[in-house]
Amino acid sequence: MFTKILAVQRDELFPPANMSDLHDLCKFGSRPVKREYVDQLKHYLKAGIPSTYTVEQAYKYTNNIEDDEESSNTTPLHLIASFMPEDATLEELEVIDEMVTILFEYGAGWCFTDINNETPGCILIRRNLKTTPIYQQIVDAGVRAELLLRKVGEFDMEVIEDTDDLNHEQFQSVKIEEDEKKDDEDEKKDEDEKKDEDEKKDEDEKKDEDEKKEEEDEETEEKEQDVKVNDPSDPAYNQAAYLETKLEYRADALITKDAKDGVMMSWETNLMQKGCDTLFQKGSYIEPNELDSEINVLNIGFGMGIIDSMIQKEKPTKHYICEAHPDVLAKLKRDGWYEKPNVVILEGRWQDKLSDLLSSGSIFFNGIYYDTYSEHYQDMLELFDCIVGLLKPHGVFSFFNGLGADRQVIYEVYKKLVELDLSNYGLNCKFTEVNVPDSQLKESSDKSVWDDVKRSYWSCPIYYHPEVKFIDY
Ligand SMILES: C[S@@+](CC[C@H](N)C(=O)[O-])C[C@H]1O[C@@H](n2cnc3c(N)ncnc32)[C@H](O)[C@@H]1O
Repeated sequence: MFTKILAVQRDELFPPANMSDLHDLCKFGSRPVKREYVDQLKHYLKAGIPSTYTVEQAYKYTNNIEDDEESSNTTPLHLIASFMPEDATLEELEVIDEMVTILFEYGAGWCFTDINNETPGCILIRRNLKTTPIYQQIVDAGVRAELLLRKVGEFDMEVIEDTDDLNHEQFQSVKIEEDEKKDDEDEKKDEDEKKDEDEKKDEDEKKDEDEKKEEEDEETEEKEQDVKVNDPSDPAYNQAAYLETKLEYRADALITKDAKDGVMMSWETNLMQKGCDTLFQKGSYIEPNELDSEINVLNIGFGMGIIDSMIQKEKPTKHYICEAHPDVLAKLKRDGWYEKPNVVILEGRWQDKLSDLLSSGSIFFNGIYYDTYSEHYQDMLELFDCIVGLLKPHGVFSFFNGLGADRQVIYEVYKKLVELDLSNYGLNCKFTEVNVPDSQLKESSDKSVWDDVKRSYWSCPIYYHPEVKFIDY
């Protein structure tokens, strides 16, 4: 008797889950947003509704559209970001924050994009809700995901999609049992029987579906392979391809001749000045020449020579330039850099050249600057091995911080990630914020520096200028 009463009460509280109820919940239809929202969310997720279940999947199901094509991805997190009330009270924010925590625990993705090409973080930025703890959670989830992906890559693990093989009927018919499950044996028995029946019925259908899916998977695999074959030939992402690509110097940019991708652009001049000031520790309470008689600087990536010209003005004892591209090296020759008495040019990729410097053990730097093209975060991680070996104890390392800068939320994820990775090398990274003018943003409504460039690599209103030193300094 007692068990039955409990069951009735629970059913009223938690009616059988319909998968799109999860979406309704994340739209905060009733205010205030109270703890019941958390309980309801847990209930849906425990019932097996995937945390990444999209509005589009629900729509297709309701309208009997049998197309497995991934279209737009409006996940529950997108809904929370879109519908979170702007005037949420502290208590409500706490509840929403907990909902986001739970969604992440259940595998929600931080960087899926919706039909407007927005991630949940992008939506919060657009709605001026970046200062909420929810945004911070998304950034933290991004950092964790990146670290995890790195491990997945290292160990060749397989990632399984939790929205594969969705069975909507199952969610509509199953009565979900919560923590008091053990008290409900009678109900469970019925339910199990029904489930068995359903499963039996579904088995035949599933068999057909599986065969169909196998065929489709084969097709997708072929397509994916095509992408993999095409992608690596893009000079923007592949060093070997980049180094064989012809470059073109324009008055205000260095671009790839065919694709018109920007390799370096003069709008970065003030950022280069920041970099140069950092290398010479301008404004620092320790003037470098108080510590040593030789001031040596290394710049990796010449490009338009903007930072190198600035470095020259500071008259370092030795100014090393490492450059890999033949067209850029030709420019260095034309412009007389080889004749400058304090300049040493390392022709080739830093990956090949810095190890020679390291093993020579004869030069250490006060400042190292890194700004290359067509390299990945993984390359930077490898560079850190050289940095710790080549930097004087009181030396400083800086780099053009364009990590993830074509999307603001990703830029912030990388800001955290790089800090974390550098700390593993005993290096401390301090960022200063620099405002980036509107004309330098790709979304700028007026004239933008990207107007004549095919692919932009910048869309963030703030540049985080990095200054990296050994932790003790
Ligand atoms: C963005 S530009 C550098 C711009 C430079 N900071 C300036 O102030 O003009 C990048 C440069 O890095 C060079 N580069 C790319 N990969 C390299 C590598 N692995 N080693 C050395 N140089 C590289 C490119 O050829 C290009 O000249």
